[in-house]
Amino acid sequence: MTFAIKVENLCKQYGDQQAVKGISFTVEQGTLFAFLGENGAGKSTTIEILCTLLKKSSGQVTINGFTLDASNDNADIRKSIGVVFQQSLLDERLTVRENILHRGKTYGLSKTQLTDNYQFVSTYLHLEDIEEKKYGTLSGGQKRRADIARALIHRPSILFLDEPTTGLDPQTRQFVWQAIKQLQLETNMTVFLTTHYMEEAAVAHQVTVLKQGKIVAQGTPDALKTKYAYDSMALVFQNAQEGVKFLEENAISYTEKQGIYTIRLTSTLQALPLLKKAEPLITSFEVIKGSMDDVFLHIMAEEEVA
Ligand SMILES: Nc1ncnc2c1ncn2[C@@H]1O[C@H](COP(=O)(O)OP(=O)(O)OP(=O)(O)O)[C@@H](O)[C@H]1O
Repeated sequence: MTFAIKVENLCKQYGDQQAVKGISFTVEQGTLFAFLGENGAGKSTTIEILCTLLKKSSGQVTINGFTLDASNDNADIRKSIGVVFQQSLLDERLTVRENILHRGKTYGLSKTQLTDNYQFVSTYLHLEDIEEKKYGTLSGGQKRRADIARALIHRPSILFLDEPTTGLDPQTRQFVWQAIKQLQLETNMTVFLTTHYMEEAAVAHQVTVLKQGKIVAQGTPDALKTKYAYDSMALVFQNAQEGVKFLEENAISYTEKQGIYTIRLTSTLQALPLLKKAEPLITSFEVIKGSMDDVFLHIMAEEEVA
């Protein structure tokens, strides 16, 4: 297994406050890694350290085989990564194309490399309709596409994205997210992402959850769902009294809210025999898959970390 990122016992102290408290994790090359946590958990601090923008207090970080070294500018790491932060770095007065080409030149790309790489980013980020527009005149979603394109112009092998879709309307969010996913899958790029949208985390290869500067859960979305979420079925009975009698006779525990009876399942398949039995009594039902939202809420509701 080849690791794109390896973090061991990373700590960051701001004055008296310990924002990151000895975290360790690895990110396999060519995977989508989701880094989750509530506000103030330490996500941005960690991502800024990995991107060489902030000095760590202690711990070991290896990016693309290069060791992060507080005593130099980590140029090898910088060349091998692309970064998109929440605040844009593009020049409002330049067009999207000018901005991106200018960025490419700072990496010393040849004319041919610049043309080829521009073509590459343009295809994935759908720049055709915005490339001649001034960055300052673009909508939020268009800006995001340009920001990501700028981060990719030197064809890095790791892309860091800090909440790439926050603040976008659902349709634009979907569009930007599709572009990220397609890029990751088709080019085998490593994508390190922080997000508050659980449907984005649900398609990651690996999820790590941070709370108060410590890792409180990690695993694949499926493994986390198995541990922290559960499937359920909601039933509406023709006659509530008969419904309750049915549930009690079959020793099925339930909760009830506004005439909807919810049963916890061990898997969605468990719904089938139950539905067969309950069919004459019910007017409607819904089988609900455990989600990453449940995982996140469950982890966050657990008591304070030590
Ligand atoms: N420059 C700084 N000086 C002092 N404290 C800081 C600084 N930057 C962050 N912190 C503190 O460190 C903790 C972690 O902040 P950080 O921004 O890394 O969290 P986050 O998980 O990225 O939150 P969000 O989701 O809101 O972006 C917070 O308590 C924050 O107040």
